[in-house]
Amino acid sequence: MTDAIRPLIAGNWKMNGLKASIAEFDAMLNGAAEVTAKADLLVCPPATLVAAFAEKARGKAVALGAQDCHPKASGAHTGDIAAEMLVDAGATAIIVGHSERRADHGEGDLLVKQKAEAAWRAKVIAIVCIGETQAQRDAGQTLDILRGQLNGSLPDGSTAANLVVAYEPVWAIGTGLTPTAKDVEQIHGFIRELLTSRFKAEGARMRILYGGSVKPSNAAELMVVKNVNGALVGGASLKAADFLAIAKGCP
Ligand SMILES: O=C(CO)COP(=O)(O)O
Repeated sequence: MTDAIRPLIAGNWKMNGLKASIAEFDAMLNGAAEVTAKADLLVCPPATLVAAFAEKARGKAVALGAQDCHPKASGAHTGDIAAEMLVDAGATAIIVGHSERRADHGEGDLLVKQKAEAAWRAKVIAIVCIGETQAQRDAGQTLDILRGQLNGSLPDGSTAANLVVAYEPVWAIGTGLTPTAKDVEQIHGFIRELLTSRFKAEGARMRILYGGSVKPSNAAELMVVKNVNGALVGGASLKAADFLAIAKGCP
């Protein structure tokens, strides 16, 4: 963990959650005060729940985010949601370029970059996800893939205040597998070098989250790794106790 950077623990609920989930979210809100000394908390529920959760979270130590946005602000795009709409509903950050969107919807780096710019246009933070697949890892291409995704997905003008990078190895998502702390250190160090070389002092202060099977049982080990500035948590973010325990794992 880089000392000066305050960790962010972000929960990505993916396509999970109904109105009844507000009870679990309430439990998160109730426990949040205990962990705010350690980390900022962000929950990204499905778009249908952002407004209701944001209403509940008012004045509490949990911010709301969204999982995707359309690059445009409005128009004839049936089924899509603009960053401005998500912000209107209460989102303060938008995840873009998650590997599930890259895979399920064929999203490429250019579109991801446009979505990050859409988040900025709506005056919120873009959380840009990058990560290699198992096949790319096996072929020894991890660093090349990450370099390409970072170069292509991060807009010029990225700063520590408007952009967060999330490194999520695709093979670690939802599998229970995680890279070793040593591997995470090497990859986050590589990402940091690229960010610093392109964005100078801003790149040195940008948060780099680790994501992929983060659980209460491995959070403490992962969160102390150099250049790990928090986590993007999937499955474990659906349970208040687990999500808060992960935040407690921050040094
Ligand atoms: O994809 C992820 C978060 O965006 C990680 O998901 P899991 O924590 O369920 O592995």
